[in-house]
Amino acid sequence: MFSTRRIRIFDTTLRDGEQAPGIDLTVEQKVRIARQLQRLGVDVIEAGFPASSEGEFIATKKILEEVGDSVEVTGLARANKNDIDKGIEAGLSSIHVFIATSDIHLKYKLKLTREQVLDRIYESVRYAKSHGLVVEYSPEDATRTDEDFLIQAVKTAVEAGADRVNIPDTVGTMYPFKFYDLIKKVVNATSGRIVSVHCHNDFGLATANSLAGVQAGARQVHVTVNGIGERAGNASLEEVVMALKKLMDYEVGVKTWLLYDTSRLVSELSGVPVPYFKAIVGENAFGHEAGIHVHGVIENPLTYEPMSPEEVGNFRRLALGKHSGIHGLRKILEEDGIHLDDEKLKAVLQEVKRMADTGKKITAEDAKRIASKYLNT
Ligand SMILES: CC(=O)SCCNC(=O)CCNC(=O)[C@H](O)C(C)(C)COP(=O)(O)OP(=O)(O)OC[C@H]1O[C@@H](n2cnc3c(N)ncnc32)[C@H](O)[C@@H]1OP(=O)(O)O
Ligand SMILES: CC(C)C(=O)C(=O)O
Repeated sequence: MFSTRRIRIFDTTLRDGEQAPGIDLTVEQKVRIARQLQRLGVDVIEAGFPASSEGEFIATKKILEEVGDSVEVTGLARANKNDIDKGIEAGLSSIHVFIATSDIHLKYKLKLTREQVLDRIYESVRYAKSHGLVVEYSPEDATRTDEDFLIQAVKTAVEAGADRVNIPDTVGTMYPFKFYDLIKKVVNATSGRIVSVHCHNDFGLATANSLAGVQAGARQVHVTVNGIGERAGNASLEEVVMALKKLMDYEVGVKTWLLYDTSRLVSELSGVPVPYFKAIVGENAFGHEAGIHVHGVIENPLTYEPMSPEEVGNFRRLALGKHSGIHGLRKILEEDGIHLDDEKLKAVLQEVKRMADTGKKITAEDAKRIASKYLNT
């Protein structure tokens, strides 16, 4: 049994992440990422959508064979027998069944009435349960669904035996206070089932909304590595995990020191670069050039860092430029065995700043070259 402070991490990099245009992973690549996710310590790996292609079906099977003994592996299925059967055929003992509940999806996409959708929820969840599967049900577009109908939908899933109910903010239209209120209502309607949240980043709020969901009682969060996914992406695994742990004092099973390597593996295999300023895993997440900051960080890194780079497997990078100060310059040169008195350091610093003012990017090599002129003077 998990404690009430323990939040489950449901990784959907290999399903919602891979759905993004331009990302098509081979079976081998998906298996490599799944192995890394298992090492990382996520609670659930959504391996893919087995009914969607032969490759997805094989990948799901292989991922199960590789890591299924030590982590829950699930797959996505529409609310129909065929998709659920494909999951069963692939060997899954856990399935993620979804069907939309918002009027716009019912009218234009599914062409079903609300009654018909409730029937589909009940029948599909029941069918999956009758095959002994762990079932998570998602009312797609939940956050644009009439609230009373949403509650009816999740209650129907629970009645049919769903083990977990996931609330997707499918097009990212929530903000934290509103999502908090909604998740509270869902938690109260689901008779103690695990409530999960799945947030998209269309307004840059996926992480914030996920945290609000947890604050309201959700005990599982759907995430993707580097936040890859449909449109502006999904809530990013590294942000959600570190915020839960460092800001909200929740427990997560993730080995945070593997976050950076996981991020780089997914970036390499998906072909999607990690933004320079990306929280936690970006190249600049622990970068400092400003003299006042570098001075603080040299004395005690917590002056300008909210966590240590080692905790997430990232690196501290001290840079030189027109904002540099003497303390940082001294540190960078001394790491290369160059020791200068304060006067000479000031002279080197002036040259560094003059160069940087011309727009040049200053490297440690530039500083060493300038410093060498003052070494024996
Ligand atoms: C929010 C999300 O991320 S949902 C997941 C979205 N992911 C994907 O679509 C990726 C994988 N998808 C695929 O490979 C294909 O779309 C398939 C195999 C699922 C279906 O392909 P096709 O049969 O060619 O249909 P197409 O994708 O054009 O349309 C979807 C069909 O599924 C139906 N459908 C959509 N969602 C659901 C659902 N949750 N439950 C039941 N039926 C659904 C639609 O009404 C439509 O049915 P229709 O063909 O009778 O009109
Ligand atoms: C299938 C569901 C959970 C989904 O991906 C979404 O609504 O974004």
